[in-house]
Amino acid sequence: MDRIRIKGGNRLVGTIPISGAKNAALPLMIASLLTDDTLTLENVPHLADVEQLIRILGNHGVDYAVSGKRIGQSGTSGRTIHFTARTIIDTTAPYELVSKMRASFWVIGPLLARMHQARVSLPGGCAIGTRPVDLFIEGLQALGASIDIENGYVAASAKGGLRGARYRFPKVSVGATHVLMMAASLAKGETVIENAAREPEVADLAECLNAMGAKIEGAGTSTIRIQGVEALSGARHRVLPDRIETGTYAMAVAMTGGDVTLENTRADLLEKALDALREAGAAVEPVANGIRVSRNGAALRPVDVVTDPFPGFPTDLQAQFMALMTRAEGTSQITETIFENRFMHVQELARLGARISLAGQVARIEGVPRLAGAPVMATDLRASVSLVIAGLVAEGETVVNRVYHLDRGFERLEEKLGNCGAEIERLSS
Ligand SMILES: CC(=O)N[C@H]1[C@@H](OP(=O)(O)OP(=O)(O)OC[C@H]2O[C@@H](n3ccc(=O)[nH]c3=O)[C@H](O)[C@@H]2O)O[C@H](CO)[C@@H](O)[C@@H]1O
Ligand SMILES: C=C(OP(=O)(O)O)C(=O)O
Repeated sequence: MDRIRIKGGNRLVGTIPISGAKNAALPLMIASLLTDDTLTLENVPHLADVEQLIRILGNHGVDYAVSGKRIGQSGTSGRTIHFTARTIIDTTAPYELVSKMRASFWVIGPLLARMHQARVSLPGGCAIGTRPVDLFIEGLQALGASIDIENGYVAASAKGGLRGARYRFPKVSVGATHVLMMAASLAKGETVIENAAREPEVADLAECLNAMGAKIEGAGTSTIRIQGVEALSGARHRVLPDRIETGTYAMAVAMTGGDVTLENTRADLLEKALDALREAGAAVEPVANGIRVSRNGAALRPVDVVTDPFPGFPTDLQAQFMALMTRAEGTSQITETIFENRFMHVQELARLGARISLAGQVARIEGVPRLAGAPVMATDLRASVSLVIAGLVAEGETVVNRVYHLDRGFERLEEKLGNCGAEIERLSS
C-alpha cells in the first residue's frame, strides 16, 4: 500500500493548478445514463473515484473514450471524456462495485427514469457516519416509484414511468437532490423540489442537464423546478473547479506560510472558508482565473467554525481547517453538523502533537507552538489530507499510511505541493 512521506518546515511558494471537482464530475458522469447520445465532459479529474465510476457505468452499458490532454503531462488541465449509453444492458448496480463509493448509488435516479426500473446495492463511501438513503427513497416514491429494500439492495420500479410531483426534503441532501433532479428531468409533468441542496455541484449538474435538453430552473437555490421532457440528448460540459481541493491548498499555504496562486478556480465557490482563512491571518485575494493566498509572518489566529450545507462552511474542509487550527495562537472550536462521525482525524493529529478535545459534535483545539512528525494513518479522504497539511509544518518526518483514501479525491497531490517547495514523496510498496 502506498504511503506519503513529508519532511515538514518548508513554506509553499508558486502556483497550484486546481482540477475539476470530484463531487461535480461524479454526478455529471452518471447523467450520461439519461441519454443514448454522447455526453462529453471536459476537465474531468484523474481520481480513483472517477475510475471506479467508469467501471460502474460500464456495467450498465456506458462506453467511454478519452481525448485531449492525458494525465502525466505537466500542467494538464484535466481530461475530456466522452460517455455514451447507447443501450442500457443492465439495470442492477452490484454490491461489489457500489460498496466502494457512495456516489455510485446515484445511478438509481437515471436508471429508474430511463428504464423504469433499477436495482442498486446500498452504498459505501467514506466512513464518516451512517449515511442512510431514506431521502432518496422518499423522493423517488414521491415521483411514483415503488421501492423495496431486499438483501442489501434497493429495488425500484415505475411502471409507465415517473410522474412529476412536489417534494420537500426534510433535510438537505446533496446526493438526493442530484438524483431527484436527474429522475425528474425524464418524468411526466412538473416537479418542484423544496429544501434542495444549494451546492455549486447541484447547479453544475443542472447546467449540464439543461444543455442536454432538460428544463430545470432554480438549481443553486433551495427550490428547483423541473419540467419533464420525453428524451435528453448529448451535450458538452466543462466540470466545475474543485472547491474542496481549492480550500485544502489554501489551508496548506496558510499553515506553512508562503505565497501561492491557485489557478483555474473561483473564490465564489468557497467564500465562507476563505473568510475563515482571512480571519485566521492569511491574505486571500481573487486574481484573474484564480485565488492568491499568502501568509508572510502574520501569526495564526484561532477561528471558530460550524459546518453547514452550502453556502456555509463545508464539512469537506473541516478536517483541513482543524489541522490549521492546531498551530493557532489560542483555542478554537469546530462544530460538525453534517456527519455524526467525522472526527477520526483528531486522534491522528494528536500523534503529531495536536491538543484537541471532543465533546459530541464539538472539537476544541488548543493551538500548540510546534508539531512533531510521526507515522499516521489516513482514515477517510479529507482526514487524510488534514494529516498532510499538519505534516507540512511538523518537525521531522511524517508518514501518512493508507494513501488510497487520498487518491479518491486529490489528483497528483505530491506533485502539486512538491512544485511549490514542499518536501513530499510517495513511497510505493
Ligand atoms: C460525492 C459527493 O458529492 N459527496 C458529498 C456529498 O455527500 P452526500 O450527498 O452523501 O451527502 P448528503 O448531503 O446526502 O448528506 C448530508 C446529511 O444528510 C444525511 N442523509 C442523506 C441522505 C439520506 O437519504 N438520508 C440522510 O439522512 C447524511 O447522512 C448526512 O448526515 O455531500 C456531502 C455534504 O456536503 C459531502 O460531504 C460529500 O463530499
Ligand atoms: C465524503 C466525501 O466523499 P463521499 O461522499 O464520496 O464519501 C468527500 O468527498 O469528502
